[in-house]
Amino acid sequence: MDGARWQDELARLGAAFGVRLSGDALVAMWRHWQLVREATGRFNLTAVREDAEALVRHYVDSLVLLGIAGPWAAEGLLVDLGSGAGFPGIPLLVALGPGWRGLLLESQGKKAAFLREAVTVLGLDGRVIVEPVRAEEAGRRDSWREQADLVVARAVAPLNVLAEYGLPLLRVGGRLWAYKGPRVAEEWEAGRRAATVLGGRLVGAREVELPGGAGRRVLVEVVKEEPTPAGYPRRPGLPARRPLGA
Ligand SMILES: C[S@@+](CC[C@H](N)C(=O)[O-])C[C@H]1O[C@@H](n2cnc3c(N)ncnc32)[C@H](O)[C@@H]1O
Repeated sequence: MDGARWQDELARLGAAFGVRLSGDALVAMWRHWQLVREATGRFNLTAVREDAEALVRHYVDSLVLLGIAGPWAAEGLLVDLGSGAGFPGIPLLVALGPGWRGLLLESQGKKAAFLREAVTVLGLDGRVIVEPVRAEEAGRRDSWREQADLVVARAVAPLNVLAEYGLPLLRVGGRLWAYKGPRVAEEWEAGRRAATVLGGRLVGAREVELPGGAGRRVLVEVVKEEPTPAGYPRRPGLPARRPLGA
């Protein structure tokens, strides 16, 4: 698929989900996909190879949140936990516009290096920071703790573990959106208990059918209602080994 057609198709599908994308945003997403596709030949960043499949499974999927939630403020801080090749963080930041700053957390060094390169090529240097650290470490640093307006994560961990990764980073009033699948019901109770311990509350879930048979996305909303107690997140690895609320 050529770049112009890919961008037209992304604009059309975005609009169908209530997401309006500027010309600059569409160009940036196409460039990002070129970088991902090229890097995938060198190491394993994504299983997706085809332009059309990436358009839906990576870009539309990342962006549907903007259509189902909001209204979105003109500025804020977004954290993407376990960003991998940059999903959903990079499409969201590009679409939200220059008022939004970003923190992409990715514990694997190679992927973090890719993200840094992508941020530079896309001209996002001034507003997006890549930290090659685990979410548990970032959540204990004063510079990032209780700062974010929005935390997102796709394909990283069960809800209760995500709650411990994400809630410490959110300011009171901020929201964690977990990109989940139809089986999230199995994670619900443990996630709810964990969120409560961490100053959060599971608000609910929104379901979206992705186009082209790409499956159903379930977006789970967690709101931060009180500061997270000082002992959380626990040391790296512990949230996944001894999950809260299990
Ligand atoms: C399956 S990949 C998903 C990547 C991307 N979110 C996506 O949906 O395409 C999960 C990523 O999360 C990262 N990860 C897992 N646990 C993490 C943690 N505690 N802190 C930071 N990154 C983490 C892994 O290194 C991996 O790149």
